[in-house]
Amino acid sequence: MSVTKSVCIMGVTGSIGKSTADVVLAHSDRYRVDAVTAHRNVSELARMAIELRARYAVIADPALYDDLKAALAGTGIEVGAGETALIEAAERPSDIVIAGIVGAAGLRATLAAIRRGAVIGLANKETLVCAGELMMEEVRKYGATIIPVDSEHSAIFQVLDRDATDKVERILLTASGGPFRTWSLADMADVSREQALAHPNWSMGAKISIDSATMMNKGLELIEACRLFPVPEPQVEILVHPQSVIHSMVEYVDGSVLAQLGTPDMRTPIAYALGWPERLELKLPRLDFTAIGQFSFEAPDINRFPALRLAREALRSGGTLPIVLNAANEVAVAAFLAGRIGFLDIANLVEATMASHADEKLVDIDHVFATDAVARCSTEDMITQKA
Ligand SMILES: NC(=O)C1=CN([C@@H]2O[C@H](COP(=O)(O)OP(=O)(O)OC[C@H]3O[C@@H](n4cnc5c(N)ncnc54)[C@H](OP(=O)(O)O)[C@@H]3O)[C@@H](O)[C@H]2O)C=CC1
Ligand SMILES: CC(=O)[C@@H](O)[C@H](O)COP(=O)(O)O
Ligand SMILES: [Mn+2]
Repeated sequence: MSVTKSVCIMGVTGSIGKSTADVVLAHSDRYRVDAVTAHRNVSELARMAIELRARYAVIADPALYDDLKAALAGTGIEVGAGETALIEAAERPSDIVIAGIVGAAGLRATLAAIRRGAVIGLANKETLVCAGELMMEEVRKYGATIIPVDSEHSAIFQVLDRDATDKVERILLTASGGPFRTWSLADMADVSREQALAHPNWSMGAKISIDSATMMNKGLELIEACRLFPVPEPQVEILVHPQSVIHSMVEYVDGSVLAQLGTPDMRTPIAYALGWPERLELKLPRLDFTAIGQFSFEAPDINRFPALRLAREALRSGGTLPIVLNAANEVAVAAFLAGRIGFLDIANLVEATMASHADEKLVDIDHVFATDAVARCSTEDMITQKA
């Protein structure tokens, strides 16, 4: 007989949040929702809190407290607002926290969950890029558990022999190549917001869709993989696989390669994290290998996709550069989405911000936030000067 587990869904109004809600609702006999959070989307947060029968709903923007209170009046759902309430949501004793906030904004809440020794289904890769080493130290100290939700890292987690990580020769991190995989740099210069948002295989939030188009997503995932798994950076290779069916592979010293495959649907890795160490049944379309016909593979092109080179450089620096890379990228992606800069400016701004920053040894979490803030200002200044 299975026991009912309680879930906290951070970023419930987003793409990961909604996929998590789908899985939880499909298994309402096994899961009940404790807390749900969003940034500014009050109406959707209220609707989902009611549908999920959540006990606590938090809006991160404190100015929207009264709106959320009004939207949930008479439901009995407790309401909170602001960063303190976001942290409180993560600190409540739910059995699993799904970290589905986008960007470094999710760091404090994820840390709060780690510090109460929670099981965390982690989608919010930017937190690991910014503060992964410190987070993993806290995970060990407080006995927390991180189950990766990012599809590639879920795949690696599923096929990695944790008792024999010294027998791993390579991790093959697969990449779709994004909507501009075959485009020249000249053609990429003029792409529109809509073209860049149109991922060939996955339906995702705006920020990660742009990251996939620049391939910064794979750069962030390279850093994420090195934070999560005890495999050195040179042994993590990026492999372009345009079908997005093989979600990543692990090669061992005997030449065996283990892979995890599935349809490109985030409900599968989310269900894996929610159910771990068991597996949940999901009634999704199964892979039809004869319809797929062929798998193909290509080497990544770091000249057309410089974000891959920048992420490796940041990771190799061993200090604060990954924080700078991430902060600059967040600011540049927002500027591209707002029509303030062109597509190729994104990686150029990340490179220029990294060049303006003296890499330092990372001291503590406050150092992460301070570095993040300085890098954001530098990138924003560069954008303003360019305009
Ligand atoms: N989408 C996907 O398939 C995948 C996503 N990921 C990762 O998961 C994370 C979420 O991605 P995705 O779901 O696509 O993103 P979305 O943009 O779709 O959703 C983001 C969620 O975070 C909330 N949010 C945004 N900013 C803040 C903030 N400052 N404070 C608190 N909450 C905030 C949003 O609230 P509101 O709606 O109110 O703005 C929303 O609920 C990212 O780190 C991404 O890289 C990883 C693998 C796959
Ligand atoms: C679904 C998921 O995990 C995304 O991170 C996905 O990997 C994006 O696709 P790319 O391979 O194009 O970055
Ligand atoms: Mn991914």
